Amino acid sequence: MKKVLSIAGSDCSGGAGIQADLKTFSVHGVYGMSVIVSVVAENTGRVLGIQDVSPDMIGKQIDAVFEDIEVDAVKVGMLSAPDCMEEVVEKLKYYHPENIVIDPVMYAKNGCPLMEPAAIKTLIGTVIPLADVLTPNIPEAEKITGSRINSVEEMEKAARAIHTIGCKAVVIKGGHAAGNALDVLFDGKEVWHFDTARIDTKNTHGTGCTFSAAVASQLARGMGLREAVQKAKDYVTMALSHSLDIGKGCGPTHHFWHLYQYGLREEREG
Ligand SMILES: Nc1ncnc2c1ncn2[C@@H]1O[C@H](COP(=O)(O)OP(=O)(O)OP(=O)(O)O)[C@@H](O)[C@H]1O
Ligand SMILES: Cc1ncc(CO)c(N)n1
Repeated sequence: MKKVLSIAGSDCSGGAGIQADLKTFSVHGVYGMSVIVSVVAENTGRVLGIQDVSPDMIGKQIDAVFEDIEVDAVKVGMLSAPDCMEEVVEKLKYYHPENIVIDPVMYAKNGCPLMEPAAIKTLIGTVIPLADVLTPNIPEAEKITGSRINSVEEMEKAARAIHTIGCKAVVIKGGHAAGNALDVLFDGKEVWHFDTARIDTKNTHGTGCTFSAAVASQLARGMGLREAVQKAKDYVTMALSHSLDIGKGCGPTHHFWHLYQYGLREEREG
C-alpha cells in the first residue's frame, strides 16, 4: 500500500486541514499519516485560536514517521510561522521524499488568517522551492507574486512567475474567481486548464485541502502530474457536489469512498 504524509494544521471541526487530508487519503486507498504543525480552534464560520506546536515537536513527529515508514508522497498544508516553516523545510531536505505537494495556506474560507503575514518571506525563500507541485488559490497566488489576478491569462502569467521561484509545477486553483471553476497548471513547459461548472453552494470549507491531498495521493500511486491533477479535480468536484450542510457557516466537503471507487457519482446519500 502506498503511504502518504500530511504535514498541516488540525481543524477540530473536521472539514479542512489534517482531517480533510486523512479522509481524502482513505478514499484514495493510500495509508495516511499526519504531522500536526498547529492546533486550530475553528469551525465552519470562524477561527477562535491558533496554537503552534513547537518546532522541536514538529521535527520529532517527522522523524518518527520517516525513521520507520517509507513515504511515497507528502502534502504540506498550513504552516503559520517562520520557525515552523524552517523546521519542516530542514526535515524535508534531510529525508527528501518524492512527490512533495505544498498548499501555501494563508486564510480560511471565512477570511481568517492562518499564516502570519511576515512569514511570506520564508514561504517564498525556503518553502516554495521544495515543492514538486504548489497549489495556491487566487488570493495566495496574488500574495506570492505581488500582482492582481483578474483573468485566466493572469492566472497563467502568475503560474509561470511562481514557477521561477523554484517549484517544479504550479496549480493555481480558481475557486475564488467568478464563472467556471477553472484551475491552471504550469508544469515548467506547458500550461493546462482543468475546467468545471461552478457548483452553487456555500459549503466549500476544505476544498483546497481536499484537492492537494488528492493530488498527493495520485502521485503516490504513480500517476503522472497532469492525470493526477485531473483526477484530483474530479474528486474535489464530487466531494463539493455532495458537500454537507453542517454548521452555521461554510459546510465541509463530503468524502464518499464507495461512490468514488465504483464511479457512481450521480447517486446521493443523506
Ligand atoms: N463552487 C465551486 N464549484 C466547483 N469547483 C470549485 C468551487 N469552489 C472551488 N472549486 C474547486 O475546488 C478546488 C479548490 O479551490 P479553492 O480555490 O476553493 O481552494 P482554497 O481556497 O485553497 O480552499 P480552502 O481554503 O477552503 O481549503 C479547485 O479545484 C477549485 O476549482
Ligand atoms: C487547519 C486548516 N488548514 C487549512 C485550512 C484552509 O481551508 C483551514 N481552514 N484549516
